[in-house]
Amino acid sequence: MTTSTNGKFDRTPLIAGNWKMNMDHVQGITLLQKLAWTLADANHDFDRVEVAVFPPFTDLRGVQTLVAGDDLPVVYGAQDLSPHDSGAYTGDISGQFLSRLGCRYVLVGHSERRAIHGESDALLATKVAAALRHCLVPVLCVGEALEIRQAGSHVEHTLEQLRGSLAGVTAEQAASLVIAYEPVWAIGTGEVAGPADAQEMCAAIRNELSELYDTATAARTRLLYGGSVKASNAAQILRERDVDGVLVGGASLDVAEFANIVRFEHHLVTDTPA
Ligand SMILES: O=C[C@H](O)COP(=O)(O)O
Repeated sequence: MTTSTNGKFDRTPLIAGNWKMNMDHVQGITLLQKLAWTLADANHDFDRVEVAVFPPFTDLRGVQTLVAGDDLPVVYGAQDLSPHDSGAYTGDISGQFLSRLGCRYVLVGHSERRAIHGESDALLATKVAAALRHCLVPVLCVGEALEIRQAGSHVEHTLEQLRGSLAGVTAEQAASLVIAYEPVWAIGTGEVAGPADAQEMCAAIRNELSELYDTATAARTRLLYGGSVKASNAAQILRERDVDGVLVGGASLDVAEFANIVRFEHHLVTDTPA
């Protein structure tokens, strides 16, 4: 994967589609095929802007077969993993299995896992470790609920989640991670944090990584924003200096919409007069 040279990013932008619990294995294949065709028709340069999808577990074998069979440049990941590698953990999925299915990424600590399944930072640290053990890149999700934002403690809260979930992670591992800032109040609500909000938190996360590790590590870690991202707002968010990509939920289920988010560079408006 080469680095984008558009003068704005020194980290390859990542546009990630989290399908959540949508798309069965047949629908998922159709969606992915259409996305690949749409982006191929648009001559999308996948080395310049990386595209990843996160289907439900039951779709992953079909996705693997399609991607390998048609040599698609799209990468994929799972939405969760077990902290354990094997054993009596009914219903859980091992990182080892995900690796065998060709997953590059795995979401860890999505706010829906934190809220609905009560996942703690301590548990998430063990999931991050499990992902790394199996050569999966964790996409670690952090972000605050509305009441925390209203109380003005969103940065402190989010950095605390970050520190807790990164326990035991080395500098080299941290540099390879993806961290997604997703304010809970902006997820699936149509409320989108402004570009300045996304930049504020991504800058704070990068600064925290510098403190926890070092500046060189922090400069390599990719930071995403997620929460009601659409084609109409993606380009403005992605202009921000510390925002290296977006994690898209609802809009990733619409091929044309998601393809337009992937092609955000074509929608960038420059402030510099010609
Ligand atoms: O993982 C994706 C996020 O939860 C954002 O979802 P959304 O784009 O539907 O708001």
